[in-house]
Amino acid sequence: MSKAPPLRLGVNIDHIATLRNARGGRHPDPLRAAFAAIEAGADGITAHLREDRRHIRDADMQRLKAEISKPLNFEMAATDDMVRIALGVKPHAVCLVPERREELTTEGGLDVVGQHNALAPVIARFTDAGIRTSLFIAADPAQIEMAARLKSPAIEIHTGAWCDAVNDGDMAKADAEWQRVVAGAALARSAGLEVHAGHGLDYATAETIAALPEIVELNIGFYMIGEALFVGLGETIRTMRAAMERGRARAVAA
Ligand SMILES: CC(=O)[C@@H](O)[C@H](O)COP(=O)(O)O
Ligand SMILES: NCC(=O)COP(=O)(O)O
Repeated sequence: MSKAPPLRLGVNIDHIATLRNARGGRHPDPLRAAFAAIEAGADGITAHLREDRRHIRDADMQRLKAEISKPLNFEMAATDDMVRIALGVKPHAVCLVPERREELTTEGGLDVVGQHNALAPVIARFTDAGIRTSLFIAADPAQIEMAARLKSPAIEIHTGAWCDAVNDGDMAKADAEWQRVVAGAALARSAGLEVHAGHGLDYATAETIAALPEIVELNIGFYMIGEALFVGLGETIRTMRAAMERGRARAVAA
């Protein structure tokens, strides 16, 4: 038995941009939120440039890359246009996600099994450019095994179904989804993938998942931006980090 590796917190600032865009001006500025998040202890900044530009915009990505002192994780659909933009921005990492214009948020994981022929050259292009790819997938063994075969350096397990079940109080479903996350994290790590997780996490679910030693990064946004309205972004991030540290203290690496 040994100590679990450190757990990074990537703060997703998309919904600062949602608020900014509501009035069409510059306030609140996602870059200012990124600075505040880093000041409060974020290990990186995550932002999702959607095809419909509903929140983060191209100029936000350029400014984030130019100005922040921590790694930028660029979430995107694997389209030709978006690959071109990301290669121009040169973030530390990209996370390839599925996208549908009509969805309220990212509803499911990327179908890596169905799209492996299209994804392979995209991952290779980012690897050649020195950009780490992560695939945002459900904790499904077939998807995880394909991510490893595609030589993606990392995956991000979509925790939305688990978090939704917890929030709905459907404990049978929550337990089943949690077991999938636990098994998926172990399988991914044993297949050589770096394992991240995110979507819908709050203080309680982040504390729970932090106990999985295979997971080295959590990306969290919506809940924290909502909490920040009441207690401020710095206080929210410090509370989240404390929750993650409590959970991590229970983790024991094999
Ligand atoms: C892929 C993902 O989980 C994040 O991008 C997060 O969902 C925030 O963006 P949306 O709310 O627009 O999906
Ligand atoms: N990839 C997940 C992410 O970046 C944040 O998701 P959420 O906390 O905004 O649901």
